[in-house]
Amino acid sequence: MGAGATDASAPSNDAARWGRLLQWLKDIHGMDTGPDGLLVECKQVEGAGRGLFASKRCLPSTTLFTIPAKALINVHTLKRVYPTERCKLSATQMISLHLLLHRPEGDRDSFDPLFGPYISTLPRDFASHPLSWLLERKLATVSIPQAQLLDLLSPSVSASLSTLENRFWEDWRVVCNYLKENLSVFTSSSREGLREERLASPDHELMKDFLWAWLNVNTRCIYYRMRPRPKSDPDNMTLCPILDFANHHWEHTQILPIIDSDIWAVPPGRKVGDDFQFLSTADCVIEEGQELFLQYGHHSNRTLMTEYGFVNRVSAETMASGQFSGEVDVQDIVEALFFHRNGSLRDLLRTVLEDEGYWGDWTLHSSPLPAHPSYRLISALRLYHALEDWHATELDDSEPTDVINKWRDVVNGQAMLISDSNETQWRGTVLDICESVGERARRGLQQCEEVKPENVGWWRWAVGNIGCLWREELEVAQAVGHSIRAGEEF
Ligand SMILES: C[S@@+](CC[C@H](N)C(=O)[O-])C[C@H]1O[C@@H](n2cnc3c(N)ncnc32)[C@H](O)[C@@H]1O
Repeated sequence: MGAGATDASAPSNDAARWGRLLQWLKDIHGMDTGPDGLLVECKQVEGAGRGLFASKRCLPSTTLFTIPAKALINVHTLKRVYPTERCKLSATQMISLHLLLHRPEGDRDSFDPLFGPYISTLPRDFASHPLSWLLERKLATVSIPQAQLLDLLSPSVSASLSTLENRFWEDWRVVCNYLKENLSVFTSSSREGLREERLASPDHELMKDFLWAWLNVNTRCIYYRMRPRPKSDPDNMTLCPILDFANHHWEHTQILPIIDSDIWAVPPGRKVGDDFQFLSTADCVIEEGQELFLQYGHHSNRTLMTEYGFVNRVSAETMASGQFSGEVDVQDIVEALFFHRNGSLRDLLRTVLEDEGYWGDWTLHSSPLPAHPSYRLISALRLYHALEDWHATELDDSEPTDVINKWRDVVNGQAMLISDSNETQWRGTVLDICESVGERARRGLQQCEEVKPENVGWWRWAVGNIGCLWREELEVAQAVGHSIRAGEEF
C-alpha cells in the first residue's frame, strides 16, 4: 500500500481514468496507444498501489511506449501559463502550483483544460506518507494517531524527514509569494472556490492541497533533459503519464528511459525536450503479465521512506548475503559522542571535519562484504581519538597541528594510519556504536509490536515499513559489529 493505495477511489474508477488518459494521449497528442505502440497496462499491486505490467511478451530493447513531449508536465509545457519575469519558480514549484490549481475535487476528475485526464489519474491522497503525518501533527490541536508513527521513527529517519519538511515549506513560501504577485494565475484555476481572499491569511486547506501537489511531484517526477547545461540542472525533470505508474525495485529495472547522456550525443533527428521514449532493458525478455519496475535510484531505505513513503522489504538472508546493501546513519550517536567532550576539543574537531569535508553522513553498511563503517565515519573517529589523546597529554602551549597533519596524511592516502593505538580506539568506538544502534533497534521493534492499531487501511503497512527500517538497523549493526570482532580490515 503506497501513495495511490490510500486512494479512496475504487479500482473501477482507476480503470475508467486509465481509459480516458489513453484516449487523451491518442486524440489530443497523437500518441500511438494501439497494441503495437503501447505494450504496458496498469493494474493494482498488493502493497504498492498501482503498477505497470507488460501487455504482451517483449524482446530485449523493445519500445514499450513513447510519450509525446506536449503531454509531459514540466517547465517547458507550463512556461506559457506561468509568467516568470517578476518571480522565478523552480520546476518543482511550477509543477506543484499547476497541480494545486487543478486538483480534482473529491472523486471527480480534474477540470484542467491542458492536462485534466492526466491529473485525474494521480493518487487522490497521501495519508500514508510520513510528511503528511508530520504536517497533520503540526496543524492538530489534539493528539492524532499519526503522532504514534512519528514517535516510532529512528532519529536518522526523523532527521531526513525534517529536511524534507524544510524543502516543502520553502516551496510553499515561494509559491504563495508568486501567487500574490500574479493573482490572475490564482483565479485562473479550474477549481471552484479558489478566491483571492484565500491567499490573504494562512489557509490550511490550501496548504494541504499544495502538499498533495508537492508529494505528487516528489514521488512521481522523472529526470528528463530539457536544459542542455548543466546535466544536473534542477529543471531537468518532468511528470510523465503512464511511466509514473511504474513501481520501484531495488534490484531490477525493466524500463529504460531514453535520456540523452550528453547534448552533443543526441541521436540524429532528436532534440533535447523531445518525445519521451521508454525501452525494455537489453538484457532480458519480458513475459506477458510481468510487472515492469523502474529503479528510482540507489536509495537507502531511509531515503525511500522519507521521500516516497515506502521501503524495500528484503529478507535477513538477502541482507546477510551482501546482495542488498543495508545502511544505518549514525550521525546522532556520533554527534552525541563528540558533544560530551571538552568544549574547545569539540569545537576544534568540528572545525577540522567541516573544513576538510568530513562532517556528517556517517554510516554503517552491510555490503559490499565485509559489513563495514563508511570511510567518512572511520576518518571522523580517527581524528576524534587522535585529538582526545593529544588533549589528555597536552602541554600548556602545545598545538594540535601535528596531530591534525598526521590525520590529513591518512585521509590523503599518504599514510596508512595515525598509530596502532588509534586504530584500536576507533574500532572499539565503532563496536560501541553498533551496540547502541542494536539496543535502540530492539526497542524500536518492540514499540512497533505494541503500537495501537488504527482503523485505516494503510496503518499496518506503515507500521510494517517502520519495523523494516528498525530491522535493517539491527541487522546492519550486528553485521558491522561482527566484522570488527573478526578483525576485518576495511
Ligand atoms: C511513481 S509512483 C508509482 C505508482 C504508484 N504505485 C501508484 O499507485 O500511482 C511512486 C509511488 O508508488 C509506491 N511504490 C513504488 N514502488 C513501491 C514498492 N516497491 N513498494 C511499495 N510501494 C511502492 C510509493 O507510494 C511511491 O511513492
